Amino acid sequence: MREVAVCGLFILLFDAVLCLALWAGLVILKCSSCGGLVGVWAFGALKWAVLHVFTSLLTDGKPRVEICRLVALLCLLFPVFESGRMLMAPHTGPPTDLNMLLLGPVSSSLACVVWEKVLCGDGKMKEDTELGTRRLLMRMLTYFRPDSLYLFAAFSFLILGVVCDTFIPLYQGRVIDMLRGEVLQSSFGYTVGQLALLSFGSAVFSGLRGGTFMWTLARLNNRLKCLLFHTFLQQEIHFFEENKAGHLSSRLHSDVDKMGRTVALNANALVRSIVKTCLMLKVMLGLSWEFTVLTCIEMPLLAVLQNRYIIWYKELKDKMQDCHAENKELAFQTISGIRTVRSCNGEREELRRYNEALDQMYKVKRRSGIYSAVFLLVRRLVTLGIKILMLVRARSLISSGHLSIGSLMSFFLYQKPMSSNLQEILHGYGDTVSTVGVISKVFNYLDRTPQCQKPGKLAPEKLQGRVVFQNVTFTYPSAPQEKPALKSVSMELHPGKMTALVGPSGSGKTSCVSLMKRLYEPKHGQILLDGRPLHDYKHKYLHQKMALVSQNPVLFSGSLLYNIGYGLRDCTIEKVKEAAVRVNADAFISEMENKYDTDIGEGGGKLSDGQKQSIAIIRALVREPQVILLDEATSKLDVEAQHVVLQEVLACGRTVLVVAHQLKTVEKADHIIFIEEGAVVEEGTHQELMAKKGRYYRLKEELFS
Ligand SMILES: Nc1ncnc2c1ncn2[C@@H]1O[C@H](COP(=O)(O)OP(=O)(O)OP(=O)(O)O)[C@@H](O)[C@H]1O
Repeated sequence: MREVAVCGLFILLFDAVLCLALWAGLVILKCSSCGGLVGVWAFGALKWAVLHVFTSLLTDGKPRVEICRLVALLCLLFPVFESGRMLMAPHTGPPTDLNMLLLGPVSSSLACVVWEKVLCGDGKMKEDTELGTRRLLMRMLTYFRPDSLYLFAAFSFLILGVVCDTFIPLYQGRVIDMLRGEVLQSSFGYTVGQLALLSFGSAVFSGLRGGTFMWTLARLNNRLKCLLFHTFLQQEIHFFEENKAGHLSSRLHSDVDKMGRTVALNANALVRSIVKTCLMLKVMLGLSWEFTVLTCIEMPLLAVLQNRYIIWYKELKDKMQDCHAENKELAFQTISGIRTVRSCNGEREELRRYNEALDQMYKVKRRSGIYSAVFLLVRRLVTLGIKILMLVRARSLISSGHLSIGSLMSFFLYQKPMSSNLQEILHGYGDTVSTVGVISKVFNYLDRTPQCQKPGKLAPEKLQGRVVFQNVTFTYPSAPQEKPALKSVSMELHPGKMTALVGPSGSGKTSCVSLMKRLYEPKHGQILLDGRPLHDYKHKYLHQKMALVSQNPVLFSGSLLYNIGYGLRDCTIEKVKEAAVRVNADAFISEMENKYDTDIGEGGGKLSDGQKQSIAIIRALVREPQVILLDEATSKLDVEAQHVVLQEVLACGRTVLVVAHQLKTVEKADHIIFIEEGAVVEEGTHQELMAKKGRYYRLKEELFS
């Protein structure tokens, strides 16, 4: 900061020298004018070029943004001031006295200090944040590109509406003066007609503007949600382990809605308010420059207040979003796991946790309410003070005949919208900036590259179904790297044969199945299907040809038919019925009221666990897979049903992998692989392993005893 101050000081000195040179030149050459407005702007441009070179020399070509702002102010302030003055009083020449020339550097330095220290806070961090914010907002705007035409229409309606809006108070004032007999009465009808036309235009264009914006916003929301949902679906399983479903759902719905709404509505409000403010300023200056100045004093005061408030509000808003997502997640978790909650008598605990989360949210909201109340109070007091000053001044202006009642009325009609315009500009900006956190979270998800290998293009017509594990080592991404779930596992599943994976809990059986379904990628080694790595196969082909049925299959709300044919395009009711008959499930389905169209409730809640497993087996069979992975898939079926299912899956020369704790099922396998602590310890047929009297034998003995 010291560097900036020193550099700023040098620039100010240099600028003062340049101004003195100009002043001396004008005095020596006895010029009463420096070339009018053109001369002033030319001097400003020349000064900018010279100061730019000077600044570059001073900072080795890397000037800080604060310095650039100071230089811009130094060069622009005087020409802008002169232009304004010429517009107001075109017949007076530019001042050549020293005071006026020094006014520029002094006011620029003051403005810079106020801006950098009071409004912007300090430092590089702010600069980086500003840059990041700008980049995010620019990127957000690119998502509006497909709606450019609608946006153009919306902004056109907006500008037309604002123009009509702005002139209404002026005409109202004129009508009041006419009613008081201060202006010629003949044009009364004409003026009222103009007023009516402006009001009508304002109503029509405002309606069109609102509708078009809403429509565009709805389109943007749909596009963004679709894009984000697509990105979620592409992510690897670990992503869903790290990010809770409630959080992701909140991002997808509330956050996308919020970012679209904030950016679109604030852009709308910003443009509307800026256009309106400029037009109003012009009309107000025409009515009374003194009142306009008084109104303008209100602006910087409100700006400082608003800036402080935005900083606090942003902080609280982030906290509120987090609390909101947490509450949602908590409620979702409890409601979706209501059976466990009920059976473990966890209602009180869940209520306590939810209450605590709500309490947290309440505290944040209470703080936000207090800040908002204080801010509103101070703002109102500032506005009230200015209003009193204006009324005092109005009294003397009216009594001296410099102001008519109609003009005063018009002015008051402008004053309120003028302050609300400014508040809208500041609020719009602040609100957009405070939504940057939400926008950046959504963009982070959109930019996330899935950490899994892309599927290949292989989809052979004929698949044998030989699966080979070659020295597969695997660690779950969320587990410590020194604790692999599988350690150099090598095994083979043969077509037409049933292989059983046996081992104690946590030995790595499900991990093998998950790797075969490519839910995770091995850390070392590879898994081959008919001699080709799994990732060479097409995603759809692989999952159709290699079907998995797990112990607790996930079913969706909807009909039985929907669940069985889920993800398949060519699934006919005949095909489903045929598969159901083959696994003896048709009987219980036929007994249901709507048969295959029966709604099974959320997560299949209206079905028994055994029925859910039957549905999952039918779902696998209609895919006509060549490899079937049964991870405790028949554990809830009766013995006869288990037998039928095993017979059916073994038909057609399929490769079958069975993960089971029930050794009765395992005994029937052609090949048994015993896995312990992530490593294959022994393998063979049931007889071979029993004769060997190793781990498999001991496990069977333990179960028997
Ligand atoms: N998603 C996960 N993240 C981290 N670690 C996991 C995950 N799933 C399983 N594990 C760990 O990996 C190891 C092997 O688990 P796996 O589910 O493969 O065992 P399993 O033999 O199928 O057990 P079970 O017979 O009880 O189903 C265990 O130590 C387990 O704690």
